[in-house]
Amino acid sequence: MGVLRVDELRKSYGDVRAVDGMSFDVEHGELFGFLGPNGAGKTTTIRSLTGQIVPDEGTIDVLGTDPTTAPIETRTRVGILPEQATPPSFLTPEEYLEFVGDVRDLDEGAVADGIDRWAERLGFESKLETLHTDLSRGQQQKVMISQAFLHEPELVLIDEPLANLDPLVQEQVKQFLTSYAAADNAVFVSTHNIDVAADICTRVGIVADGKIVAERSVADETSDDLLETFLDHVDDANARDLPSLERDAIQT
Ligand SMILES: Nc1ncnc2c1ncn2[C@@H]1O[C@H](COP(=O)(O)OP(=O)(O)OP(=O)(O)O)[C@@H](O)[C@H]1O
Repeated sequence: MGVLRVDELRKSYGDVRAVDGMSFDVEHGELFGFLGPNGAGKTTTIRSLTGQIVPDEGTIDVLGTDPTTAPIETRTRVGILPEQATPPSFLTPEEYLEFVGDVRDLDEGAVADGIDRWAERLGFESKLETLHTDLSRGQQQKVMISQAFLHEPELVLIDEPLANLDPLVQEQVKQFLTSYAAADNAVFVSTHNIDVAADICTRVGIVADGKIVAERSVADETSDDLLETFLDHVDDANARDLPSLERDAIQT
């Protein structure tokens, strides 16, 4: 059985068709990249997968749950790192991760171990008792990554996983995501960044105008191959919205 299945999803905001016939599947062991420019419909799709938005049409299966009718069940099963999410300013990382463990009904000992493991893995041990309001954006991102994986979910949905992280931590997170997916889990990553997609994903769906317009298995593709495919399917105006690294590549 697939981990994630989306079929003919549609969602409009007034006259704007944000998602328009979106279909894809993700299986165990895959690190699936959802690659598209600004406004392509990525966030609207992710919000539908987590039950924050009710789509106008289409069906979604997330680990055998339907987020449209049973959003709490879906959110209990998956790990979620939403776009630009920050931990509550009035809590410390330790308090927040304990709270997340509580909400997810995890064993206290397992949560304490998980907090130590994650703080060590991402290097925020010395900040565990500092209020989030006094942490940098990158340190807050590390806490948000930790909360998404704390219950070791079979599927994790992540929006721009490497935002605000320094290059060393980016490498650690990339390696972790790769090995996590390879251990028969599934990771779904939404990103603008072609290099990130080419570097870590096993398969990439290119999103434009609210749907997947091309799919590539990344094993044999370089980021230049992926960029070429991307440009074949995304019009110039949209491609100009890419981060500077890819924009430079377009101009050469
Ligand atoms: N709440 C809203 N009300 C009206 N229009 C919206 C709303 N949310 C998104 N849209 C529009 O829907 C389209 C898809 O937006 P969405 O945020 O899903 O794209 P995205 O691929 O996540 O973009 P980005 O990479 O910039 O976050 C855009 O044209 C956007 O302006």
